[in-house]
Amino acid sequence: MDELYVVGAGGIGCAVAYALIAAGIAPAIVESDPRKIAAGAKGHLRVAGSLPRPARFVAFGAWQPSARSTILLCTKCYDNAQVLARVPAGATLVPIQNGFDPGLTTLSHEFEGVASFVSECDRDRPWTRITRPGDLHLGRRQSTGRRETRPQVFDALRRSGLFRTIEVRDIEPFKHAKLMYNAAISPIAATGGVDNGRLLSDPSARRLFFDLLGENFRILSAAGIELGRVGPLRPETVARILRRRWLATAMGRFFEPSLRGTYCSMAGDIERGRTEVENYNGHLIRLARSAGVPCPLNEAAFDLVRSMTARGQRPSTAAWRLLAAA
Ligand SMILES: NC(=O)C1=CN([C@@H]2O[C@H](COP(=O)(O)OP(=O)(O)OC[C@H]3O[C@@H](n4cnc5c(N)ncnc54)[C@H](OP(=O)(O)O)[C@@H]3O)[C@@H](O)[C@H]2O)C=CC1
Ligand SMILES: CC(C)(CO)C(=O)C(=O)O
Repeated sequence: MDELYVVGAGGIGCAVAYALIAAGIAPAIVESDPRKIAAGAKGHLRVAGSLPRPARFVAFGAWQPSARSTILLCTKCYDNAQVLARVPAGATLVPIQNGFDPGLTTLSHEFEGVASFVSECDRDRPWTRITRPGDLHLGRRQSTGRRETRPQVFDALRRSGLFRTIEVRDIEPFKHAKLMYNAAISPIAATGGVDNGRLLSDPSARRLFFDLLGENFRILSAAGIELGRVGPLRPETVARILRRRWLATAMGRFFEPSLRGTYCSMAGDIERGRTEVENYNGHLIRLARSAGVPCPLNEAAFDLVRSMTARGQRPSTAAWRLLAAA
């Protein structure tokens, strides 16, 4: 295989790189945080519950990919621009990210992935914990109309047992289904400073969560977007359940233990001054406007995250009052 890079040694990048190493392929891990590079060189790459593995780390500043490289892009979307500025024409770029980045879409890269497991990385070292199992969906963006050879690295990911890898014909329905969920979970959990389980156990959070999920489904349907199945239920089934609140609440009790103690990847980003809200709720707002459907909760969530981020405000459940008003 030509040069293979995993860019971003965070929750997703560490899990993906670890899976590749376990499958016998050694990617170079590109990272911008010198603490993570130093800790990785000394203490290996770690996924809690599995053996530490030696890995090769490259500082982003020294990274020079060639046109023959395959690059698994595992940073947050807000860091895409600086990474893309280094990617030469001809390299195979496979983003594994939540949300939609207009800057990335114009590159018309053909392959993409989306993770539905939850992986929480230490801030200063490449040690992660998979706190909720799930899948990695990989596939083509059929909308590009291109037909390049599928990256060989997909086979290695499928061989690894760290998470289940599912290859699909068209990745976009899966990315949009994931957006329906993460654009509901992240703004509520991150502004409230709570774990994902609270969205099902706390009545005020649950009401907001169900309302936002419902609005997200209505926007995606009105925009005529096909949705895949991410997780145990099809999005259409989730929407039907949400229309019967007593049933949604009862099923929420069943799902809550699997979300308890899991974080959302937006957690901490508000205080650090940058979030992916533009790529989540911002994208849904743009779709809603072009489809002519109202999106009051997405607008409120977007404004809340943006204003808290601009002020570096500490998350608090009091912030939800603004969402409840919407
Ligand atoms: N974590 C999860 O459970 C899930 C995450 N996702 C999605 O996956 C994507 C990645 O998220 P996640 O893994 O959580 O992110 P993290 O914040 O955990 O990790 C991103 C890493 O990339 C580093 N980075 C930033 N800029 C660069 C650069 N130019 N070159 C190399 N490394 C860089 C960051 O360093 P620094 O911190 O110093 O900026 C950080 O170490 C996001 O789109 C997220 O929404 C999807 C499903 C679940
Ligand atoms: C866990 C979940 C669904 C929450 O938004 C996620 O994808 C993330 O944290 O990035």
